Amino acid sequence: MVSSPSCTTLLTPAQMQAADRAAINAGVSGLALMEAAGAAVANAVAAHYRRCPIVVLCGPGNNGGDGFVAARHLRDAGWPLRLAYWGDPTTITGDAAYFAERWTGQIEAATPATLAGAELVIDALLGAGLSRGLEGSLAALVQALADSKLPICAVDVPTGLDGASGQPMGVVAPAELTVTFFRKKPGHLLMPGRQLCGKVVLADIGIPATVLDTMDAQVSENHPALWLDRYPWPTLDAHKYQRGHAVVVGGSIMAGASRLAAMACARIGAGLVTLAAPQDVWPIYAGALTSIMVQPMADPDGLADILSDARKNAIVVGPGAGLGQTTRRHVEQALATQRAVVLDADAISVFAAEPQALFRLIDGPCVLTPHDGEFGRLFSVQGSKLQRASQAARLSGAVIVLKGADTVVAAPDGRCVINTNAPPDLATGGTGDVLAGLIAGLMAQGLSPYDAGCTAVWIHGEAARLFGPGLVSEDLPPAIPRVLRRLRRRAEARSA
Ligand SMILES: NC(=O)C1=CN([C@@H]2O[C@H](COP(=O)(O)OP(=O)(O)OC[C@H]3O[C@@H](n4cnc5c(N)ncnc54)[C@H](O)[C@@H]3O)[C@@H](O)[C@H]2O)[C@H](O)CC1
Ligand SMILES: [K+]
Repeated sequence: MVSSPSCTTLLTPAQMQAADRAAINAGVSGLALMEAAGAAVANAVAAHYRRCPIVVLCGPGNNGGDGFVAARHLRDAGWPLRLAYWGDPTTITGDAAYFAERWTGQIEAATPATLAGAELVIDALLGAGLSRGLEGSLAALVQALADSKLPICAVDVPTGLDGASGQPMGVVAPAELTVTFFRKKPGHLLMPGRQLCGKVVLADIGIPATVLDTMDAQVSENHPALWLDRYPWPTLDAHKYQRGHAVVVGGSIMAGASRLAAMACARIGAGLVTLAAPQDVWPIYAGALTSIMVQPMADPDGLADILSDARKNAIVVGPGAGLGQTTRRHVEQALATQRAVVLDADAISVFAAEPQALFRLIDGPCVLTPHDGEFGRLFSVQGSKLQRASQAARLSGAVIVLKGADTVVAAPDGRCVINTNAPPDLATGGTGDVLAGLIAGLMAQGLSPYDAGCTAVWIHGEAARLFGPGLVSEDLPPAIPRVLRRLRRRAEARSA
């Protein structure tokens, strides 16, 4: 089993098949891959469950082949095991046929009745070869499996789950454990796939990592290994002006949102943070902030005045901004500077009627941080969450941080990460404002928009994970130093 950071690359089922072919062309035998895959499933089952009556459900392709191998290993290890095949076993071909031949036990016909007496099920019906929604007797079998509530170990992916998108193609029986090979697929991480896969175990089956060199694999699971080398740790001779000066534009009514963003900018290490506050409410901001400078902003052009100092190199617009012309004007003024800009919340929604007008303004480093609703106001793109975020990045010219349990960060050049460390405790008001501040604080320190998006999303998730239940958004900025301490230890260990 492997889970090292170099394994963060994700492959679609089609890319996985290409990797498989490349490995075979490089001299690895297909039979050896299948033997390793099935053995890995058996090992994972033995590691996660106590010995119990088990049923292995095998399908007509190589996923079923893995099932035959796993069944042989578990039976040899003394598990009380039955094997059931969906389809006509005389038509099995290729490597799977070899392992079906080697299976000396009985082969039952897989029907809902097969599940009676089982305490654990291995789902080796369909994997990466899924080409259409489940129908007829196969759909009935998988429905019965789902209804049985038996613990399931899925081989590669739960049958019926699209490994590219994480979307079920018809019914899917949720697995408790999924054993996949070489590299995870996006569908293991994107919702609802992430929930349907349960715990995902990644197994090395002997495909050399060099096969990735010839592939255009641009999607990864977010992990410090992707960006830690570029993290802007302050150097011994640092002074505050070298660490960037972030400006957070405050709103008139919701004063909390921009304060959260400003505190996040400061905690992540921006040398200076200015909160540009509407003139009528600036004393409220000033009274609530200590390390953040509060500068009164006369509208409509006060922000431009504040930004006339060229050292102010990163700007956040949106948290608590409101949906009026002033917000739109602030976005225009921020983007006109060509400095690093993060647009969140109302700064996105205010362009709902005219998204192209926003895209025309984006010409410098820019990150948009929409949740699904805000995203839908700007973009009418289709496909998986990865595809939608990617297309939006290309259309807008900005890095897109499409938020949710499976936040996707997408760059206009096609690179993407899916983030997986964020706990559901983050589903509470204000956490998005903190994220916008973290991204801007990192861009103020010189990170590219894509690195800043990936880094901030991971740190945000990690801060919430370490804090635990009961989290409110104010808890996040003070939780950042603990995450940074751990990251710095990791960075020091890497460079030692
Ligand atoms: N490199 C690797 O990752 C390895 C993967 N292995 C395993 O192989 C499968 C993929 O095998 P493949 O034969 O391509 O696909 P499947 O077994 O998933 O199914 C193919 C089979 O099913 C038919 N089919 C497709 N969709 C449906 C449907 N909705 N209803 C009915 N039938 C359907 C299709 O026509 C084919 O006949 C991968 O997941 C791994 O488990 C190797 O063992 C090791 C190397
Ligand atoms: K499966």
